[in-house]
Amino acid sequence: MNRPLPPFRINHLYRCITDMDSKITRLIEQASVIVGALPYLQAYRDKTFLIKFGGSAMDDPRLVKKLMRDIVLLEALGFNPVIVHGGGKAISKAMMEAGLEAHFINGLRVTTPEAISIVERTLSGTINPGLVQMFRDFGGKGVGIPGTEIFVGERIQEKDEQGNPVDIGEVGNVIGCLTERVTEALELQITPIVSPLAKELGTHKPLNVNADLAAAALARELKPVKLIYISDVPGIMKDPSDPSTLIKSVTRTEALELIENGTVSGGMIPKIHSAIDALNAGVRKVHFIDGRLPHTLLLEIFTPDGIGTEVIREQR
Ligand SMILES: Nc1ncnc2c1ncn2[C@@H]1O[C@H](COP(=O)(O)OP(=O)(O)O)[C@@H](O)[C@H]1O
Ligand SMILES: CC(=O)N[C@@H](CCC(=O)OP(=O)(O)O)C(=O)O
Repeated sequence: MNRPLPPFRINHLYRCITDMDSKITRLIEQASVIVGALPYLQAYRDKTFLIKFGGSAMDDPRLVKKLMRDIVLLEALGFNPVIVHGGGKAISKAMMEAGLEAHFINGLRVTTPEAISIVERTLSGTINPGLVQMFRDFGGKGVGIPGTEIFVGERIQEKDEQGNPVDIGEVGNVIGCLTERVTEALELQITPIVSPLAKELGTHKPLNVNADLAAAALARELKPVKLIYISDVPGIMKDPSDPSTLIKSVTRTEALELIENGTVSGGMIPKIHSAIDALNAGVRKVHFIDGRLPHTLLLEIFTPDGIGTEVIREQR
């Protein structure tokens, strides 16, 4: 006849079963998260996502690594991510170290002949190879492409607050895009990582291009399903100092009004202009999301409402 188990053995057995139960429950939860991704995988496999990764969101190396890992995941899932990166903060730091002061007009850096070599060195010598390395460390097939191999530029003349033209130096607008290197990489399931520099039409000299404008120029050609700007704010806010004033969705017209009425300033101005530019060229949706949030990109792509601000063409 079986003798009853002593109480301590029953407790132990019970604990083992509940531990196993909670482990299985956790695994089941993980499996349902993966299954939840199914509609997005079906919708977005083989689709291009243009990701503009701003220098403002590059402060924390751990977050940068996490973001690169998430983009490697997109690549592994069969999406076609393309990264255009910035590096404004790092450029300003390098200029300061060289004894040069940073000046911006309407969000664009005044770039003297002395400054352009610092811009090039920072973008092509430090930031671009750094991101490519991180990408590869996670098993991704990233390739660095200097913007000068893609973008053809023309010098821009900006206007000061009184409307007078001002020369901002070696700064360009993108007037042409040679996308072969990008499309060739995408065909091989390799993720292009592009720096924001252009080759000046005629002289072939490098021009400093605002990374938001470079991303929009590439978006005009590639027509991604989404153009996503990753920066250091939750999105466009009515009051930039108060995250609770985040605007979830704006149309092109409303976004322009935000510039005109002064709600938006500094680096957010070229971001909005370039978003509108991309929408005008046929990109369906542009998003502004917060790079300080872990898995920010996945939250945008794999959730029904997304995060941050979306800029859309027409009234909802
Ligand atoms: N209304 C606004 N909502 C959100 N951010 C704004 C707004 N107006 C100005 N900004 C500024 O725009 C900045 C983002 O632009 P920028 O510094 O150029 O970033 P990035 O390096 O990502 O391109 C934010 O850090 C914020 O200070
Ligand atoms: C002309 C111009 O302003 N070029 C930018 C290029 C880098 C950039 O745009 O970086 P973020 O995306 O981090 O702002 C600059 O020199 O800062």
